[in-house]
Amino acid sequence: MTDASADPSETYAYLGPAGTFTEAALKQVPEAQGKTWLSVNNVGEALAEVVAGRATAAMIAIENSVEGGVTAAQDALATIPGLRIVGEYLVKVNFVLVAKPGTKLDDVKVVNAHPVAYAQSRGWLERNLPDHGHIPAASNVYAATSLFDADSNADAAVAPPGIVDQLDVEVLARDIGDNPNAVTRFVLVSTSKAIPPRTGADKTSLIVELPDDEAGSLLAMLEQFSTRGVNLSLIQSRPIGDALGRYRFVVDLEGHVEDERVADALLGLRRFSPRVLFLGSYHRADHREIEYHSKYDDEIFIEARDWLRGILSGEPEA
Ligand SMILES: O=C(O)C(=O)C[C@]1(C(=O)O)C=C[C@@H](O)C=C1
Repeated sequence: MTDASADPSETYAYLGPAGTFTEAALKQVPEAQGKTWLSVNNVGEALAEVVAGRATAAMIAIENSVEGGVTAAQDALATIPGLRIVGEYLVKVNFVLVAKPGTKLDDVKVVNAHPVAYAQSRGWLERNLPDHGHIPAASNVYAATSLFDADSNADAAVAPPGIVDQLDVEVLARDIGDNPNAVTRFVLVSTSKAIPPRTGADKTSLIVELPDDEAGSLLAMLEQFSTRGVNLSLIQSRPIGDALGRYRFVVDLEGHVEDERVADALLGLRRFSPRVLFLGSYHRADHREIEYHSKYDDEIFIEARDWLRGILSGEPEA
């Protein structure tokens, strides 16, 4: 769904419709409040709006504490050129099973659910509805709204608890998520090359490809981080897609590209990797200050560089 009248400098695309967890993430972005919000049907559409310049930024789910990386989002960021992550947001997720009024749990044979939501409530569904079928939905809210479609084959939907304020549905079961502490991580994506300022509580996202058929190249990649005291918060392999056995790595690391230890690790990576895609440095949603050993302080890297510069320029050694 696109709104041709939306002002491009003021538009934020998100997986809708209103009531999704993605919308809850967008509510956390101060600069998006009072602007045009564009509800779209999937991550690809949200990013396409940004690339085409019809949206300033898109909010997309990127990782879930139960299900792991949202692969559609990771693959889109790896393949669509020119995108940058400019912010990170966390939303606690939990789910209810809803149906049209009058439906009993025993009547439920087919369940509508977004694939990521389905994966997070699979345990409950298998225990309580062992024979159910699953119809994938574009979002958690669409899962519930489509129960009312004339051609719908589903009897119930997995949806956010707030759905009861939007639709005339009955809650058949609450808290059906398999993990009561489930959290989804969202990122705000734009084409702006301006890197958000370093705060000391930052994260950097990369896509890294490794040289073909070279023993130890994965270890060599990890060494770039470990020898500079850079901690990784996510590493996931994704197929490049052009041939069997070819993978790229999605990497999130603790720190900002302006941190000397991070910049040095990126230079190390760039020297041996055929492709390093910088997806952005941005403030961590949990605001946690990055801890690292003082031997990786900026000053240590700067002193070492000055020392070498001195040698090259013929200065007497101290
Ligand atoms: O934003 C929503 O409500 C969605 O339907 C999307 C989405 C996702 O893509 O991961 C968001 C959070 C939940 O983890 C499950 C689904």
